[in-house]
Amino acid sequence: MDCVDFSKAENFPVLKNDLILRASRGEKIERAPVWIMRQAGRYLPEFQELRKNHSFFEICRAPELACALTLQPIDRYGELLDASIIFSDILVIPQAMGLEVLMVPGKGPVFPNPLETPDCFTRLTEHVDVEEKLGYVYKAITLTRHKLGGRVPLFGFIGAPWTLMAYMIEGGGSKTLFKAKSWLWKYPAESKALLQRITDIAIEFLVGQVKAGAQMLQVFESWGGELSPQDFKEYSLPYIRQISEKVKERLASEGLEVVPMTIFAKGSWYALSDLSKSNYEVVSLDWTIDPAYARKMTNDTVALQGNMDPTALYGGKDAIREIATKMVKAFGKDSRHIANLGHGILPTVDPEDLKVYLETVQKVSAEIRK
Ligand SMILES: Cc1c2[nH]c(c1CCC(=O)O)Cc1[nH]c(c(CCC(=O)O)c1C)Cc1[nH]c(c(CCC(=O)O)c1C)Cc1[nH]c(c(C)c1CCC(=O)O)C2
Repeated sequence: MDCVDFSKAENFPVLKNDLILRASRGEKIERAPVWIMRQAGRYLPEFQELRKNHSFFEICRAPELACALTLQPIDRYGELLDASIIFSDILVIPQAMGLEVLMVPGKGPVFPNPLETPDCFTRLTEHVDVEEKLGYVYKAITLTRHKLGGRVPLFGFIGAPWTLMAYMIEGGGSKTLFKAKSWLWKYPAESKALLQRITDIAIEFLVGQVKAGAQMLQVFESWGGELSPQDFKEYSLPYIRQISEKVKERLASEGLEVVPMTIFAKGSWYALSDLSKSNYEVVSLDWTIDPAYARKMTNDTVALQGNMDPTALYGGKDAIREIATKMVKAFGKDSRHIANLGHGILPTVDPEDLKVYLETVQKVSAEIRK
């Protein structure tokens, strides 16, 4: 009998469903692949069950638990999902840099001691050993690749530098981001120094995730839409570009597979053209963007991901079918389309309603390609 060591990133099971990889690369697809941001999350009773006994970051740091949660939606929905995403969080990078982050139920992430002024840089670790600090994510990825049995590809991910900087200064969620944004006006040079520090770690971390077994990568710029187009060009885009360019260079030079990358800059509709020229194969859209507009602005050079309004999953099964059908048709049959929601699934959605969405997308996107 073969003895595969599940702790090693080798002898992974053969991939049986490569639809999302083909869509990302602009190859022919028989239907749109579909997955859901936050698919391993609180809307699933099996998630709530496991979460009862463990804190959020305890799960992130325990590869067996992170793997179990990653597999929950894949086990539940079977062939209705075309990708998995490792259970973790974008805030593990600020933690690796030396900041404490708590996940408070009902409130979300909280930094007890956020950065107040650039003087606080003394509290950040000077040289972060990414392997030592975040090796638990690598272990979770490797284990999950084995346990997936090749059913679907596995995404690794990070938060983009501006979004992480904003959390590190705001200390949690915020309506206006006035603390983080005031840094851009008061301390532009120090802001860029911080963004660069995060970028360097992000590059290292993404390369490590691929080494561990990640087959696609997504970069979440969740607070992109809080920046003006001008400020986005100055404080977000250059770092997003460095990440894709350097990750791909590093992967190629280390003889690793140069995996497809997705950028999701929520709210940054004005940046679609720039994002399509940033060395990402996939540009992810929130629900406020019309697919035809996105196709035009990206000049048909990238695959588009998205973008049903997550709250449409509260509309009842008939409405879900109708809205999902319209969305799939709006992306069109010839375009490279990866179906998803326009942001993460909300915690109180009925898992059976999500099933209707997944079924509709698969059915309609196959029909229009016949
Ligand atoms: C901004 C952001 C965060 N984390 C993430 C983002 C970017 C995406 C986005 O814009 O939503 C990304 C993320 N967070 C999580 C994943 C895991 C994989 C997956 O998508 O299934 C991913 C990819 C798990 C999670 N991350 C979190 C949960 C819920 C935590 C819990 O169980 O209490 C999960 C499953 C918590 C989290 N983590 C974060 C917030 C703001 C919150 C609380 C908000 C909320 O309650 O939804 C930071």
